[in-house]
Amino acid sequence: MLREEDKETRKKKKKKVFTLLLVVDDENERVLLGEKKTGFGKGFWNGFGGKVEESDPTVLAAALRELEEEACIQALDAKEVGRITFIWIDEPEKPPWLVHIFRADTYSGQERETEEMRPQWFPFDAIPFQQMWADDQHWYPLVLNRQKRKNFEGTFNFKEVTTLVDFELKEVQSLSMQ
Ligand SMILES: COc1nc(N)nc2c1ncn2[C@H]1C[C@H](O)[C@@H](COP(=O)(O)OP(=O)(O)OP(=O)(O)O)O1
Repeated sequence: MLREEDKETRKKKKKKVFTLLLVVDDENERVLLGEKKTGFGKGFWNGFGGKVEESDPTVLAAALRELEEEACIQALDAKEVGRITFIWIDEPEKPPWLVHIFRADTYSGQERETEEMRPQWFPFDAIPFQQMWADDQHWYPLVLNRQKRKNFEGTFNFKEVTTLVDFELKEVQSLSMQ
């Protein structure tokens, strides 16, 4: 277990940056997820996303690129709604991961299975959290219920790759500078 001061030190280390985008159909109360077919998180349902590459002009551009690569659709109104830091507490050499979370309500194109992801719509009340990363059940409600229009920031500490040890999560008016 990391002591509080160690957690603070780890949080300040240079982070590896990722995106994660959820496509939401509010009218039909459903969200588009993809079953990851390869690599990190294989077998889990997740939003669409990946590493921010040096060639991506912005983090938003990276999020749109990943959605198109993984589900073959183009988000038209993606907006960043949250930022989560993942810390791998039993892997001291591994940098924290900063994941920028986006929500999109409209898109063009037709979602299609790709080499990386198998897309499927899930009703808000039937999201398969038992086959998802353990953090998701804590912050998905903040993305899906946007009535308060607040953003969120959090830190989730994992060990043995998939075991959630503890976390902090808060709603914020605006996302902090990173
Ligand atoms: C640890 O908990 C996590 N929870 C959730 N919901 N999502 C996570 C977690 N850890 C990572 N992720 C997300 C962040 C990214 O969207 C993907 C991982 O990206 P990936 O490794 O697939 O990145 P790519 O650039 O696509 O990689 P390759 O080109 O090497 O396939 O998971």
